[in-house]
Amino acid sequence: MSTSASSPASSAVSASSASSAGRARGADSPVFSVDGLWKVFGPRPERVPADPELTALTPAELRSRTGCTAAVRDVGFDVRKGEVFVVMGLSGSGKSTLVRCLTRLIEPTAGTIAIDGEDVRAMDRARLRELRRHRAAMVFQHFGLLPHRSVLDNVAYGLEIQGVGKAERRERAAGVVAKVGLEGMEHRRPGQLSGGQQQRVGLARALAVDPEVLLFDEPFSALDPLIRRDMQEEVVRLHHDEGRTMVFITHDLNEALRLGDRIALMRDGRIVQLGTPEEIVGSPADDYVREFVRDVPREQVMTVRTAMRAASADEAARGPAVAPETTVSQAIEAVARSGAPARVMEKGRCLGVVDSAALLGVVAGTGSAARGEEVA
Ligand SMILES: Nc1ncnc2c1ncn2[C@@H]1O[C@H](COP(=O)(O)OP(=O)(O)OP(=O)(O)O)[C@@H](O)[C@H]1O
Repeated sequence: MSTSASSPASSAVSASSASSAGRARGADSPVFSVDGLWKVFGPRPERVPADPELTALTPAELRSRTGCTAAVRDVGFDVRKGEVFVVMGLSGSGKSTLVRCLTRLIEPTAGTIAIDGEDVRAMDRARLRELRRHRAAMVFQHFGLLPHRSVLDNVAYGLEIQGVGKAERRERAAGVVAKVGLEGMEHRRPGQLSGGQQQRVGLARALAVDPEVLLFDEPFSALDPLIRRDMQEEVVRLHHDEGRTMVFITHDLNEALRLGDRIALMRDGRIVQLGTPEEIVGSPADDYVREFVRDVPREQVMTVRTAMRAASADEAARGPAVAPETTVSQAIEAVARSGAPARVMEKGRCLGVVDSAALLGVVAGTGSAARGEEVA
């Protein structure tokens, strides 16, 4: 049995701007399905997950008793079709190991992994190659570009490996180059590009093979903040346009909140909380998560769906209308402008109202909204 943390309120709305595309396309069938996953480094690793005495040890005790490091400890989750699934945690928490296990770039020690219902651990080498080339493409922090090839040929490289003919792969590559904003640079070499532009080439190369899911391993952490922001917006835009499933590793909370439909927060190889940005910020599962999200501007993450209360008949009939996904910060503007509580409207129905007291309660971190309790 997996002990992964799954939030009870997982149907709550994400504050992420990427979430609507995700949900619109998001039939609930998972792309990846992971259960009871372990990755243990060290001597005779398979004994660790199988021995309750060893699994009960702290990471330091386990290391001194066995010489082993459990980089991933009994983790389970689904990645749903069309969502941006963020794996977040401090350095050494197990993010890279976990995501590399999904396509067996690292061999798991125990547990199950399925992609579209197919058992990844049972795949032979040919099937695995196919998985990595066609179905789950990885974008790394170090772009791994070929220095003597042009931008266009770097982007076409994955298609070349797939055996696509030259004319077709150049045409497809040119389309993707334009999509990531590199038009006009097709014939440059990677050395003639900035770091941000090189990362765009890496992204384009992964996109060119049209994979079902894109796996990002801290792709933007080497970029300066402005370019990083640019690239994050690029990812959100791509996600909106294409609804492609993405798994995104980061140690940056703001990046996680900006991009994630759902976030798995890792600590010492375990998922300590899995939920929407709003759930993680509004209802931290424990003190560790609470400390992690302490400085997040709550009003930019929490939505009026969480902050609202039931409306009286009079309130339901007037006042500015806002959608349930509206952030508290946006609603403050609407309420300040009209001077009346805002009605939270969905398909012509008034779900509730938010007044200035409730909105301020979220900002101040007090009241039911601040605790992430939804109105029935
Ligand atoms: N090949 C290996 N052999 C032994 N231990 C390893 C190996 N790879 C990773 N580890 C250990 O596993 C743990 C998780 O590492 P991992 O790289 O997955 O963390 P991470 O969260 O991705 O960190 P970072 O953000 O620094 O990349 C760490 O304690 C690391 O030292």
